[in-house]
Formats: sequence, structure tokens, C-alpha cells
Amino acid sequence: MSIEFKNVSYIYSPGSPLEQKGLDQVSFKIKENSFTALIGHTGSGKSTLMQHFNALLKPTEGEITIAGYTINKDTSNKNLKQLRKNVSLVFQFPESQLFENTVLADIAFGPKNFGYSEDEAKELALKWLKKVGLDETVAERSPFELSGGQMRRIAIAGVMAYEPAILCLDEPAAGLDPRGRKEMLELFKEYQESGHTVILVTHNMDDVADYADDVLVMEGGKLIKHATPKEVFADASWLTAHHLGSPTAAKFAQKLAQKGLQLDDEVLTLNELTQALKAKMKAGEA
Ligand SMILES: Nc1ncnc2c1ncn2[C@@H]1O[C@H](COP(=O)(O)OP(=O)(O)OP(=O)(O)O)[C@@H](O)[C@H]1O
Repeated sequence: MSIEFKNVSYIYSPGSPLEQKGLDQVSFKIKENSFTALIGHTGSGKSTLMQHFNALLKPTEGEITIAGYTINKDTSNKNLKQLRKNVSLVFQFPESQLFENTVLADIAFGPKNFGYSEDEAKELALKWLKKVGLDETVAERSPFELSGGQMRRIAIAGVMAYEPAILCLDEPAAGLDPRGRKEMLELFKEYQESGHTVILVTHNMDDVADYADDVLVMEGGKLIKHATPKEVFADASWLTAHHLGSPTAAKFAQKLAQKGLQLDDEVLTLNELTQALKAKMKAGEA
């Protein structure tokens, strides 16, 4: 399922003293099955954009085509259930939304809500409990007895259990330790590779380099770049001008270049950095 925005603008509280532009003439197309990173400063419009993916917000102007729906300012709130099943949004700290008495019931809630039978929902809940790296032994426990990291996994399992075609996540790994962060991102990568579209709002440029194949860069409600990670990170002066960072490996390669060791390829990930350094060493240049 591809996603297309055509000249989408969104204004908060129009006509009031609190009027504020959230999105400004945003146009792009995301291909089905992509892993798209959505980056930009605080207040650049990422959350506002994300909330348009399943019509939680509707454009003040312009039009969105997504999952067989066309959404514009006149779209009714009725009949959006199929859209919400196909396009799921996971907001920051989703564990704050847990509410059932047991872990299994919490994960099964989403599938049941979207029409799966009790047994199917339970089966899906067990499957996704394991997929997010938790043991079956926690299934009958209260989610509130578990650690913050485990609660996060349960909340995310609850969304992935009904297997939305498009999964949008706002900083899903915020506050997790490096291992938890990696496991979580690997889970989303695997989800994309099994035929889904993933959209990740992140401030972490290493995650963009490691996992995304497509990047949307927001600034002041406008889309200022839509390109591959390689293209986005290629122009260090453009990044600096827009107060955006680079991945750690790219920063390291820049430091090496300042010290006179110019790597042959533009490196973005640790793996690419290792390969480029090995090539230099083989050539006797490092
Ligand atoms: N509910 C709201 N009412 C009024 N203005 C809002 C509201 N939510 C966001 N805005 C404004 O819209 C603009 C875009 O905000 P948005 O939250 O989409 O940015 P963001 O890139 O997601 O930021 P962050 O990284 O902090 O989550 C900002 O100027 C913000 O102040």
C-alpha cells in the first residue's frame, strides 16, 4: 500500500488566537514496503504528519491517498475502521495505554477489536508476545508488574498482532537501553522485510542509517527533503545548515578525513566503516 500526500496543509485552531501551522503544502509518495524515517527538529511537524496517516487529523487543504482511502477536509469520521486496521500509529511511550488485567488480554485487545475471534486473537497475542522477545510465562501476569521495557514491548505487540499493512512509530525505542533499542528496531526491520511498510519517527541518525531506505525531512511544517539515507547524509553543510546530525560512523569518517585518511566510500553504518577501513588497510594506506 503506497501513501501519497498532495499539497497537504494543516492548521491547528484556525481563526483563533492560537492558530498555528502544523503542515505547509506537503507532497510526497512513499512506496509500498519501504522503511521510511521521518526526521526533523522538535516542532517541525513530524507528529502532525503522522496523525494524518490514519485520519486522526485531516488536512485543512490538500489530499492524502492511503490504503484505498482518499482523505481530505471533507472526509467523514465514519467508516474509518478498515483504514485504522491497515494503518496503525504507535505514539511515544505506548505503555501508558496498557489497561487489561493480563499481558495476553492486552495484546489480544487489538486483534479482537478488528474482528478476529477470541481464539484467533489469543493465538496472535501469543505469537507476538514471543516475537517481541517475551516469555510465555508472563502471559497471565498483570502488565503493570513488569518493567518499563517489557511494558513497551507488550504495547507494541498489541499493535503488531493485527498486522497492519502500514506501521507508523513515533520514537518507539526512546528510553530503552542500547540492546533493547537494537532488538526493537530489528523487529521493525523484520516486519518490513515480511512485506509491510514501516514509518519511523526518530531523532537517532544511526537508526536512520542502519534501517531506513527512504527519509522524509521536515522543517517548519514543510517537507524539505525526500531522499535515500545516502543522499540525505551526503551533504554535511546542508545538514549543518538545517541543524541535523549525521550517523556516528559518518562523523568518525569525517574525523579520519580531517586527519588525512580519506575513505573511498561514503560510510553511514558501522559495518560500512569497518569495510572501508579494511579496504584501506589491505591497500596499505591505513
Ligand atoms: N495540539 C496542538 N495545538 C496547536 N499547535 C500544535 C499542536 N500540536 C502541535 N502544534 C504545533 O504544530 C507544529 C508542529 O508540531 P509537531 O508536534 O507536529 O512537531 P514534531 O516534529 O512532531 O515535534 P516533536 O519532535 O517535539 O514531537 C509546532 O509548531 C507545534 O507547536
